[in-house]
Amino acid sequence: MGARKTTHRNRRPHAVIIGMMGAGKTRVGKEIAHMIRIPFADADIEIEREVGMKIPAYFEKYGERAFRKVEAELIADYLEDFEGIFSLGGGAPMTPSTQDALARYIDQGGRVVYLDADPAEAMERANRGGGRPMLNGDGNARWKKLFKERDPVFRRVANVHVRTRGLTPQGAAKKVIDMVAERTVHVTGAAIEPYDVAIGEGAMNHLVEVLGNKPHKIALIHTQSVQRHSDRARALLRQGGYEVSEIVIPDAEMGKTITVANGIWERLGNEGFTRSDAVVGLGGGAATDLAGFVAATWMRGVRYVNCPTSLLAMVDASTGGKTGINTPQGKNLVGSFYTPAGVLADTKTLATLPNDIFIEGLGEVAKSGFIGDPEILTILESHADELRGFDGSSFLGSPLEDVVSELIERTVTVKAHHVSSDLKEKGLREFLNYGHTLGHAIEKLEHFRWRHGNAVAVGMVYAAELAHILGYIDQDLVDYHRSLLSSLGLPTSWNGGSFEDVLALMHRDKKARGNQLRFVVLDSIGHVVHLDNPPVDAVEEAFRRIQH
Ligand SMILES: NC(=O)c1ccc[n+]([C@@H]2O[C@H](COP(=O)([O-])OP(=O)(O)OC[C@H]3O[C@@H](n4cnc5c(N)ncnc54)[C@H](O)[C@@H]3O)[C@@H](O)[C@H]2O)c1
Ligand SMILES: O=C(O)C(=O)C[C@@H](O)[C@H](O)[C@H](O)COP(=O)(O)O
Repeated sequence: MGARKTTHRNRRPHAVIIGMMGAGKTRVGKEIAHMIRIPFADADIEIEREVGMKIPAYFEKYGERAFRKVEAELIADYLEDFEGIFSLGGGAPMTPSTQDALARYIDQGGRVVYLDADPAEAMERANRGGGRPMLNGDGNARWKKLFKERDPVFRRVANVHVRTRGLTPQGAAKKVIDMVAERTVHVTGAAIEPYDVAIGEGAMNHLVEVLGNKPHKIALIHTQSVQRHSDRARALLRQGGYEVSEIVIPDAEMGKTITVANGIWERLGNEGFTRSDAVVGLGGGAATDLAGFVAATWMRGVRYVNCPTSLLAMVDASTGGKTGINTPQGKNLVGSFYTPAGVLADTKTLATLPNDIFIEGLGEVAKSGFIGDPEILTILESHADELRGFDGSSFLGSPLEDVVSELIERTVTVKAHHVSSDLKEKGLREFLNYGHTLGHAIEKLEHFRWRHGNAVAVGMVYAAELAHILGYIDQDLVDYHRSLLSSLGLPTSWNGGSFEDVLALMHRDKKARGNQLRFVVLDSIGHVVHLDNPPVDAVEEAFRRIQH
């Protein structure tokens, strides 16, 4: 029967499309299948083939109940044994057994796409040509009634919601393809209002959905270097009906200052931002840290969404709610724990990311591998050459994009795990600071000319040396730090300052307690321990070993 086969049991649709009659499920479904070169099946056509008659005739002869039974059985079979794009009839998701089958399919990683079209267009298309028993009589009134019943069910049973208003069938198909390929990490925990990190090409399209309908004004905070991406965000925000105040901040660490924050508070005040308005932070980690800090402090906290555009911001800075600014005394010394409403890591933005800034981000990726997910290290090792050679202009659609998306998903998952039970960093979350005790000191002593991820890379080698000197790990693991990080193009040594200067800054690290230094070190890959008040000669000897 059709494309259905019954021999292999581990097959399942690439995506299942549901939606109202006339939404374009068949047209868009065929387009998607054509674009990604996989089969397409339409449940209604397969039913007609199976029962040997047209659906209106079947309805007339046996009634809706009999039709729904045949339909549910056929859908259950296809969900277990069809590899392609599968579109369902408009009423199919209303059958409880089909809802259960779709839930099982989603549990196994499936994507049920609600194709949400413009109602006027869908109604017009559905009534065109007749042949729809559910619309007999006053077609428009019937469609509207069905929409009222079905829309809440579609929203509940689908895990991908695609609005197609204003899009051509090709445009809608491309949107579905991007959204189906998207990865999501859910961040939750006792003190956290849950939110999602969406990762993929087109993730920024969720902006309006995540901001919701309460805000009227949006402060879109970004640096000049990502103007092209903020133009896109601004267009999406305006389409969503918000009033947008674009706020361009100085680049990188120059943006993470009290002067910049104060300038933004003044603007928000002058422009009448209220507590129901919101902030969008778009850019590298410095921009998202600053935007989050402004959101946390304006009127004691307004909604904010991060749109990270550097690898480092995607894997680390944009998630977890650490917001803040630097002071003349050191890195991130002022700030607050303030959770975003959502994070949209749109991989399209990586197309403009310079190679050195991409590589820097790999420092935090490797950190997550060392502290929590050894598979990350395996992926980094296997793709070191391609990662080191990252070129934004040929990145989108390349095999590397999938590798990078997986690294982002895994790294964010490690972060979400540490944040979920310890938002305010009382213990477990400190493990995310692996490599940062020395790393932040280097950044400060280099007047922030050293990039954060590079400083953290050296800081991890330092932490590994310290752990080795104190007997936590063997020399092989120290050597592995050096070989992996340098294979990615990251630095593993530093000779830009004295031990006395470094020590003084490490005493100002937020993990320090009183006069006691506090590090996090590995005792094996994936297992981190606190190291309180280590002997100063070990601290100095480890420093000597990371110098040239
Ligand atoms: N809050 C947290 O949990 C957390 C975690 C890790 C790092 N951080 C902070 O993040 C910052 C480092 O982030 P970063 O590495 O992204 O540095 P960054 O923000 O300084 O960005 C690096 C440079 O790349 C540019 N850039 C970013 N995206 C671009 C794009 N798509 N195309 C072209 N240029 C682009 C930026 O404008 C900047 O010039 C540090 O301040 C660090 O302390 C915070
Ligand atoms: O989220 C955390 O917790 C981290 O420590 C993540 C770090 O990678 C990040 O650099 C963070 O900004 C460091 O914060 P700080 O508290 O050491 O300033």
